[in-house]
Amino acid sequence: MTRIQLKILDPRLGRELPLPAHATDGSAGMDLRALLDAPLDLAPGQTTLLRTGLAIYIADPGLAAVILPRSGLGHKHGIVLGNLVGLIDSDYQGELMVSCWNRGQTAFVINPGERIAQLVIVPVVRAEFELVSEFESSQRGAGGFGHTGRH
Ligand SMILES: O=c1ccn([C@H]2C[C@H](O)[C@@H](COP(=O)(O)OP(=O)(O)OP(=O)(O)O)O2)c(=O)[nH]1
Ligand SMILES: [Mg+2]
Repeated sequence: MTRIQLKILDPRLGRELPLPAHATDGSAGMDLRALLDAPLDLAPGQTTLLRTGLAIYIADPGLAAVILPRSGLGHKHGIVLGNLVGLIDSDYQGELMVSCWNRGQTAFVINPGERIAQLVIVPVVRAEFELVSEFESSQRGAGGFGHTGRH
């Protein structure tokens, strides 16, 4: 198991609210909670930046974290992320923040401590570009954006 440093910024975490963890042996994500002081009514079309009450320091440049929507909230209630996906750099040490967007047609109440998104740790390949004037030819070449047809 990879170990990543975590700092608690809100004393409710680790006491009345569990720290993020994999819910089952096979879960890729760890749910993040909205560390609100009171319920928040998110109107249709509205976006809000939510505190998670914690900071992580991944430290290893070969890793990153992504914040993804929870599928139930996204599909049933239209609660997704204002930035679609959040990318957490390995050198970021600030509080993890979740941009929460109500893309639905009805208001949604976010309660304090509610699980609003999930964090996934991913490997990162670091690269630098090598300038060339011609590529060795490939099967696809420059074809893209539907080039191979619909089916
Ligand atoms: O959903 C998110 C996305 C980002 N971050 C933090 C961690 C990340 O390492 C940092 C910068 O994110 P990003 O590079 O995506 O944002 P930017 O707009 O390019 O800001 P910067 O100029 O600080 O890189 O903000 C979050 O807490 N939540
Ligand atoms: Mg950036």
